[in-house]
Amino acid sequence: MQRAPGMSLIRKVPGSSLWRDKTTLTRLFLAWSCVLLVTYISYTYSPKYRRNRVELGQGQAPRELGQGRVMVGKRSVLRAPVIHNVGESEAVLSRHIAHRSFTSHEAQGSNWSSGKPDEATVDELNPSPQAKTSGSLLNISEGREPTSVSATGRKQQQEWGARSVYGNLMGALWRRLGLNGSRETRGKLSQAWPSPADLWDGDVTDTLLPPKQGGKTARQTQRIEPKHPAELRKKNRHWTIEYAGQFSPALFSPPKGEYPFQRFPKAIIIGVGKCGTRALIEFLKMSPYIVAANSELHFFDLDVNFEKGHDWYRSQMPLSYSNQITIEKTPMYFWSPRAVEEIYKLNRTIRLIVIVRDPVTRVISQAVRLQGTQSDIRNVYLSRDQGDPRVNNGSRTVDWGIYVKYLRMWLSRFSLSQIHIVESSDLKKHPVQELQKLEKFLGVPPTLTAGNVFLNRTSGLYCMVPFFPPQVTCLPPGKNKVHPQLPPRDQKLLYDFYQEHNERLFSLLHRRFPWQPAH
Ligand SMILES: Nc1ncnc2c1ncn2[C@@H]1O[C@H](COP(=O)(O)OS(=O)(=O)O)[C@@H](OP(=O)(O)O)[C@H]1O
Repeated sequence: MQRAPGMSLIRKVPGSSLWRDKTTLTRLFLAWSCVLLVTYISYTYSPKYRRNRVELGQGQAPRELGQGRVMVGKRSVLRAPVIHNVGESEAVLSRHIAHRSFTSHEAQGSNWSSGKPDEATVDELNPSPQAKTSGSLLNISEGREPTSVSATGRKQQQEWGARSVYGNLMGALWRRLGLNGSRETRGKLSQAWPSPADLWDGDVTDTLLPPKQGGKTARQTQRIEPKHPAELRKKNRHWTIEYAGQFSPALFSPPKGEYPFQRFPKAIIIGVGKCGTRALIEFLKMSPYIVAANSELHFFDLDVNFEKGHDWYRSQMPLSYSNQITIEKTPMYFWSPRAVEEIYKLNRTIRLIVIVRDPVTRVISQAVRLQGTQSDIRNVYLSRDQGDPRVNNGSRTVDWGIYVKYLRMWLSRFSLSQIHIVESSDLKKHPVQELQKLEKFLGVPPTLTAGNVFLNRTSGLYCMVPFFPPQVTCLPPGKNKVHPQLPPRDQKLLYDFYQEHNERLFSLLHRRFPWQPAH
């Protein structure tokens, strides 16, 4: 069609004047894009923002949140040491974490977000008296939004208010457009950075603070070769994380986009030694929601370990996701007054698991391990100083069977509802029922069923059938020693000795156990 001279090249669009001219529309679009781009760059790379921003990364401990901006879920709302508390009544930053300062430089080198940093931080708590009274802390209890902010916190909020609102708006916009920085980075990193299984290697916290390379963090450029699960298994690490991806999604799946890291235990098997603590923890570990330290850590009872500090303690824990709970077992804690105090200081809402056994059988079990022969065994529990033999109540092995005495010590700090008692023969005979009760007590989804145990008719003990790898796994035979037949007189002496203490225990627990001599 011939265009008349002077006719505009722009096609006239009927209706609003804004839409009439395509050029105006293009200009507007370009200008808006520029604004968005500049905003995005300033939002993401602003030195002030980055300096103050601490996101918790894969396996990374919130070493010093006090000066950082903490990501709570998708929001980066507060800059004070905010811990979003899940399950605990208090959320405060411990001195032992704070003393290892986390510089802004380090923070920048690790500013990629774990899926749920708010939950991830929960375990890092150690309410020290100092931390509790310091005015800059914000306590958030379970499921609640921040309600009170200290003077410092408020000032920081004011200072940050505009940025937060603005940041949140922009963040929401970018997310909607699928351009969200951290999510995008997360997506890329999940391909380039090690899978959870790879993290078994070495000290997780340190490997996750890689040196800078050419302005980019090593994290963004370095590729760690995946390791074959068999190779990882050789390292004797717990496989729950290693195989986390192998569980049927109906059974367990790690929270999306989240990377695991080491957390303080949320539950501890504190005892009682020689009552089946190893069997108990091994059974519990079958739940994909429970991860456990591999060995007895003896952190709270032994000076040599306690002096290594809480960082060391946490570094002994396996990696976990926020929907898993970490447990540890050290039977010596049951008899340790310091363990009571220190565990209370670490987490006063921790769950404690105690497995008890007929104290006479327990004493023999320990004596067998100490001495090995029947004649020697008698020296462990009998005193023949004057006249007739009697139970040696000065012996630690004997004393440790007075459960009520030690349980009262724990009850001076913890409530009975925090302590779950398992009776050893119940675990031996009905492991599934006991495990299901424990899953309930620990608040993890019920997954363990009769399919997870297998009766070994030779030993008379149940073995484990984990979900993955689904192989029958039994405890080493050394864990089930044959006890020598006790002379009836010794047996009577021991039962008489413990009877009074057992009765006190039963009335404390409102529960009786069938502990009596075998006929
Ligand atoms: N499934 C199951 N249920 C309950 N008890 C079991 C189970 N398997 C082993 N055992 C018995 O546990 C005893 C060892 O206890 P611990 O594992 O607590 O010992 S230790 O304190 O860790 O050394 C040890 O007792 P003794 O054989 O009498 O020494 C085991 O027989």
